[in-house]
Amino acid sequence: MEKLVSSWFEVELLPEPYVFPPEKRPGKVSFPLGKSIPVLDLGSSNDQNETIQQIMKASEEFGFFQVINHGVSKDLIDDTMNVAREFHAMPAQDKVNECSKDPNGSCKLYTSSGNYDTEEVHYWRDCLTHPCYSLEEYMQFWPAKPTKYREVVSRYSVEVRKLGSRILELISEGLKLRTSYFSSGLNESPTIVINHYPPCADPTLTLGIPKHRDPTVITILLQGDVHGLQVFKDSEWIGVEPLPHAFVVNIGYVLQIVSNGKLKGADHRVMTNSSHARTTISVFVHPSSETIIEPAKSLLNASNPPIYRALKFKDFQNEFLSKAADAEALHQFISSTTD
Ligand SMILES: O=C(O)CCC(=O)C(=O)O
Ligand SMILES: [Fe+2]
Repeated sequence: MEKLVSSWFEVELLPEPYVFPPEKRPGKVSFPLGKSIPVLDLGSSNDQNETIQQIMKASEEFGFFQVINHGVSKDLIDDTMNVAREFHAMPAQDKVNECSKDPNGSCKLYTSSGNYDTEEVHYWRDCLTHPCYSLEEYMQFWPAKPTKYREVVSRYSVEVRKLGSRILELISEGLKLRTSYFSSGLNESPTIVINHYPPCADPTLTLGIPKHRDPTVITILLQGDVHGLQVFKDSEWIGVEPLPHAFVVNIGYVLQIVSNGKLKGADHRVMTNSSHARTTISVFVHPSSETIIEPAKSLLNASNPPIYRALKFKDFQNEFLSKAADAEALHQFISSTTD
């Protein structure tokens, strides 16, 4: 597993396969915060209707927002970030061993995009990912080192999943769907994604993750205290400011499809930096593989015909894995028309 960036990142020159083609290079390394993404207070004293309006506005304009006073304890957030950092700091062989417990491969450790042997350019990141629901089914395959990993990450998954359900209830009301619209198959298979981006000799030439949209209903990200995430809005990249203990929420392809395009998945990317390692923890709110993803029927009428076709989530996901870098091809695949 010497390919893991964390095993060799202290090189002085960026290896050639990590250098992006000029048009995809980030170039400047600043994080313009001019049009920062909305920060929403989910504290209980706030008016629920107003919160719904704020979420809808942020989701339509940016596809991204941050939430504070969200109910997940600061101690749990700190403990989870610490255990995630400790995992990526372990020797490579230990990491590989800890991710090899499931013969079906539900727990994965990979570097770059996961398609290392076939991709054109490598990304400056290592990634640990595994399902986080149900705990009974999957926790036995999670890393058992660091020793606190399972205890801390299981509590974190339960809390963040609750937060995700709450946000999705608010979004269902905002879309005028029944409140429980997302509470069965559509949020049944959440996955934890723990990315690690070591310091990088030349952040102008490479990326932790290039421009993409998530294959999720929503993504709930803990980005810690190091800059790196950027959102593409009005033809420019804007930085998402790290706020202590806040979660960054973004709309994924599945919600774009369910809302028939009213809410759009937002394009984003991850920059590296030369001085600080960056570890982030996402919960990908995913449908189960057999769930049908399609525009909600109650939203459709003669003036709002379906612009996306119905698909099993697993078929969408397979296409996403092979076409994530080709947004136009993926768009064709999910569209209701084939022109
Ligand atoms: O690490 C981040 O800030 C974002 C990660 C991300 O976009 C992803 O895992 O899809
Ligand atoms: Fe993403």
